[in-house]
Order: sequence, then structure tokens, then C-alpha cells
Amino acid sequence: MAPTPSPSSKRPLVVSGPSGSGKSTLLSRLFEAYPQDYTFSISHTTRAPRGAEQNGKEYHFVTKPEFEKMIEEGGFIEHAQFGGNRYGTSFQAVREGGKKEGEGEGETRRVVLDIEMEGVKQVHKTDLNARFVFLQPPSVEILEQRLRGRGTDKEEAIVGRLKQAEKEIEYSKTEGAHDRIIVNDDLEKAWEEFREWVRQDEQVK
Ligand SMILES: Nc1ncnc2c1ncn2[C@@H]1O[C@H](COP(=O)(O)OP(=O)(O)OP(=O)(O)O)[C@@H](O)[C@H]1O
Repeated sequence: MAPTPSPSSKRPLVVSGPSGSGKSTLLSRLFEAYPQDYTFSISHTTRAPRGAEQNGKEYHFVTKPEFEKMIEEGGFIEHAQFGGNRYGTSFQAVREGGKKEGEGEGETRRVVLDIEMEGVKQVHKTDLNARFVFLQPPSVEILEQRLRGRGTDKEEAIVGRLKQAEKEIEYSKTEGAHDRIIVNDDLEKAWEEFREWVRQDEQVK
């Protein structure tokens, strides 16, 4: 009998881009369109939950000491500090991410990582053999409008996100950093391009 593929045998997808570039918007569509095929790796964060966010669903919310202990134990593939908070992707989350309760080992979902620039660099150093896509806003001005329009961030946070966005955009120009860059100008066009790129690895497109 052929060996059962482990959950991590499907190449993970790494989605990055400045805050407000539309990662959540496109990923929500992806999960809605193909609920059987993809799953998030749930990150750990020291930031406080926003709105209706639940522990273990959007993030694993942990304290700073808990986060530091995980770093010491080598539990993270990548971790970064952003806006005064820490974020990390654990090896365990990626390994287990593909499994769903009540399903056989072979029925795994491809893991999607939604991470920022430093995380992308770290994932490049692992043997996860990931595919990388960068979501680029049409311009920093439009990014600013979207961040304000979203209404979830304080003025200070918006300024910080815009500064970071410029660094992310600069890094995206590095050779080999990403397999695909998608400019999120018109949402429908961006979705179609994203969908097509994501589905390349699937047998049924
Ligand atoms: N193509 C688009 N045209 C207009 N508005 C858009 C487009 N794509 C996304 N938006 C809007 O821009 C805002 C930011 O998008 P979103 O929250 O998906 O960004 P994000 O990259 O997930 O940000 P974060 O990293 O902070 O979670 C949202 O209000 C979203 O509805």
C-alpha cells in the first residue's frame, strides 16, 4: 500500500503583502469557494483580540512570557514584531493545519500562511517548499484610504502600517522573494488572478 501522505506533504501557500493590501478579503473568498481544499495555519500573537475574534480561531492569543517560552523551545517557523505586538507561526500549526477532525489522514487541506515580510524570509529558509504570493496595493495613497475605510485601526497604527508597507513593497522587488505578485486594484481581477495561481497545484482547477 502506498504510504499515507502526511498533512504537510501539500506545498503550503504563503500569502503576504502590506496590511490593508487585501489578504483577508481574498483569503475569505478562497476559503468560501473551496472549503475542502484550504485551511489557515493559525498564528500565535500577543496582541489583544479585536471585536469577535476567538482564541484558537483567528489566532492563538498568548501572553508575552508564553510567546517567549515558545521561541526558546524552537517552536516557531517564523516570528516577528509588528506594531508593538509579536506574531508567530508554529511548526505545530503548519503540521496539524491540514488535518480536520473526523477526516482520514489522507484527506488533508493545503495550509495557507498569511504572514509578513520577515516571516516570508524565514519560511524561505525552511524545507517547507512553499509557494509565495505577494499582494500589492495599487499605491500607498490607496492603501491609506483602504486602511482608513476599514475603520479598525487607530491613527497611530495606520501611520505604522504605512511605513511598514513601504518596506514590504521594497522587499517584494527582491529576486526570488515571491513566485507571483498580484496588484490588488480591481478586486474581481485580483481575485481571478489569485484563484488561478492558487489552483495551479490542484488536480481539479
Ligand atoms: N480591490 C479592492 N478595492 C477596494 N477596497 C478593497 C480592495 N481589496 C480590499 N479592499 C478593502 O481594503 C481593506 C483592507 O483589506 P483587508 O482587511 O483584506 O487587508 P489585509 O491585507 O488582510 O490587512 P491586515 O494584514 O491588516 O489584516 C478592507 O476594508 C477591504 O474591504
